[in-house]
Amino acid sequence: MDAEQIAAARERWQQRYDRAQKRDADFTTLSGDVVAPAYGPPDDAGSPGYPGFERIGWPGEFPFTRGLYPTGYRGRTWTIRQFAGFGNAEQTNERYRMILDAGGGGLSVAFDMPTLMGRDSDDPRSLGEVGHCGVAIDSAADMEVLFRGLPLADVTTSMTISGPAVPVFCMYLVAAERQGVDPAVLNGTLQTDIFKEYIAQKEWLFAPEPHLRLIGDLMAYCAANIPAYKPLSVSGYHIREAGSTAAQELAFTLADGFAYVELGLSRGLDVDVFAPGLSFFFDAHLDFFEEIAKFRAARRIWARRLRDVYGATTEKAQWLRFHTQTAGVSLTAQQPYNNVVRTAVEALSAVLGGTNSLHTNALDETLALPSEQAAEIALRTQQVLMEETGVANVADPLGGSWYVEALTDRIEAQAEAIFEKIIEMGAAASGQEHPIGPMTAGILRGIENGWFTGEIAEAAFQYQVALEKGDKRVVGVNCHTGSVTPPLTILRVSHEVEREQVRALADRKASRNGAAVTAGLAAMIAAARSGENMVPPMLQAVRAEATLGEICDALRDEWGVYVEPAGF
Ligand SMILES: C[C@H](C(=O)O)C(=O)SCCNC(=O)CCNC(=O)[C@H](O)C(C)(C)COP(=O)(O)OP(=O)(O)OC[C@H]1O[C@@H](n2cnc3c(N)ncnc32)[C@H](O)[C@@H]1OP(=O)(O)O
Repeated sequence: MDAEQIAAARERWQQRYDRAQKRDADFTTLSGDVVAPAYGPPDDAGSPGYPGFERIGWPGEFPFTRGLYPTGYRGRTWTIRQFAGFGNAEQTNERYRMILDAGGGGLSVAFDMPTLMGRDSDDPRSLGEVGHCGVAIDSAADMEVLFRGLPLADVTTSMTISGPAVPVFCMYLVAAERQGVDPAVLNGTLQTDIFKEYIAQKEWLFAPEPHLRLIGDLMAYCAANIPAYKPLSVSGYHIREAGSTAAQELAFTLADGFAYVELGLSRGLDVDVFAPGLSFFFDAHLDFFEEIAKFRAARRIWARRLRDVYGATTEKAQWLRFHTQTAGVSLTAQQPYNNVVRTAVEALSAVLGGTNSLHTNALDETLALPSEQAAEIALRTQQVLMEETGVANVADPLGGSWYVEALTDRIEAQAEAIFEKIIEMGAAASGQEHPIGPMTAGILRGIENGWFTGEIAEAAFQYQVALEKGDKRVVGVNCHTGSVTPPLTILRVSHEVEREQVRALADRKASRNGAAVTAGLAAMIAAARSGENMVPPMLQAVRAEATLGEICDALRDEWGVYVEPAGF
């Protein structure tokens, strides 16, 4: 771009900035100097211009490298969204109140392992796991207690659940109905992303195809009935935590996102209507600049492909909105107080990369679920960044840094090369067009032949070798190991929670209308066979207090379970 074009772009951005709503806040440095809302290259007549500036641009303009909004965080700060859940619905409800009272901006539900696997608390396979890594939810009644006193119309809630995402979503809708809230007004996020389960986290219920069928139904249902709700949070977090590089995290996740776009299109949905319902979830790891570059590249790649390949015409449909969580794997059991520092640095990279929502890990999360005190420090870490450091004053403050721009270009090129590889894998596998789309074909092939897991395992191995050689260093682990830190007091979930949950479930099963449950489940299976949208009959079963295990067992009976092919 020459100086004249840069000046014209600046003028365009300035006009949009002037028209936009801003927070009533102080936008000066600590020394009291006024700062501009965004900075760009010089555009006076004598300046040489900036080749390739159209790839960077101004905040709020295509390809959104510098963020989605002309105002950056001056319009609205990121959402402080702390992932939380343990024990039963009542205990978790209390933690949510603490989070909101302390200034949290949204809720984020962590479910226990039985719930994540679509099993009830009284299932023999659940023994010893109930309420341990998250909250136990067996039926709509638990969901009602989880959100008691928390107005679902006003607070955005994320639910981290993927295998049984749709029945859990139905329980959330029923909890809203029981609060007297019209589900159509709900705003929140459901994780749902099943591809990353096969690629990294390994919590699926069935083979990919029936999961995609359910996800397609969910996308169609939300696009038609709950316009603000985001039914998919396409997740790189688990891929990174399994050991991938930053470029793999970015590329595998965006490829998964493109496959969901193909799914929506294959169902005849309008991309401008359903694409705003796709959001993303990334890891913020320790390499500060690489992470910032990853977030900036993510927005640029997504906007380009959505416009140029999938035909999205509105800004909202081209936007990549994302939540970030600081890297759990970077936390150490040794000298755990240092984790506060790691988390703060990682959170800062997310903010400088323009995250829309953020979870900061607690210092004790490598040992157990966060204690109340550790959860408070984690939340305050975000508030220190937001309120004290001036980072919310200027949009994309690292834009134009030679280093950050070079890293952004590099990670983008690495991701593009991985997309090509995935598409090629799909084409080579079948030799004919896949009914959903070429990216989907490649992902399904890569899952089937273990390519994704192999790539991640190799990256994790290389990092481990570097760590063990001492080329990569971790304070308290392979260097600076002397310490006077006393052991932490950690949160323990009593096994009484499980006994109580099982008792409550037995009472609930005894007092509900069994015929209504049976009819709801039968209607759901009839829809599974006929091809009708499965959300309405599932809702009917959930309203009758069908349990998660009953719904998922009926589906497992219908579709079978999935066993991962062994790979060596
Ligand atoms: C590891 C762990 C595990 O597995 O165990 C996990 O997975 S934990 C996984 C936990 N996952 C999560 O917590 C996922 C969280 N995700 C989300 O909350 C969402 O999907 C999100 C990323 C889109 C963030 O949504 P949000 O509501 O917090 O924030 P948004 O960015 O959408 O902002 C809220 C509204 O404000 C508007 N808004 C925001 N900023 C501005 C601005 N500067 N000027 C004008 N308007 C603005 C937005 O357009 C939106 O309006 P409008 O709505 O009108 O557009």
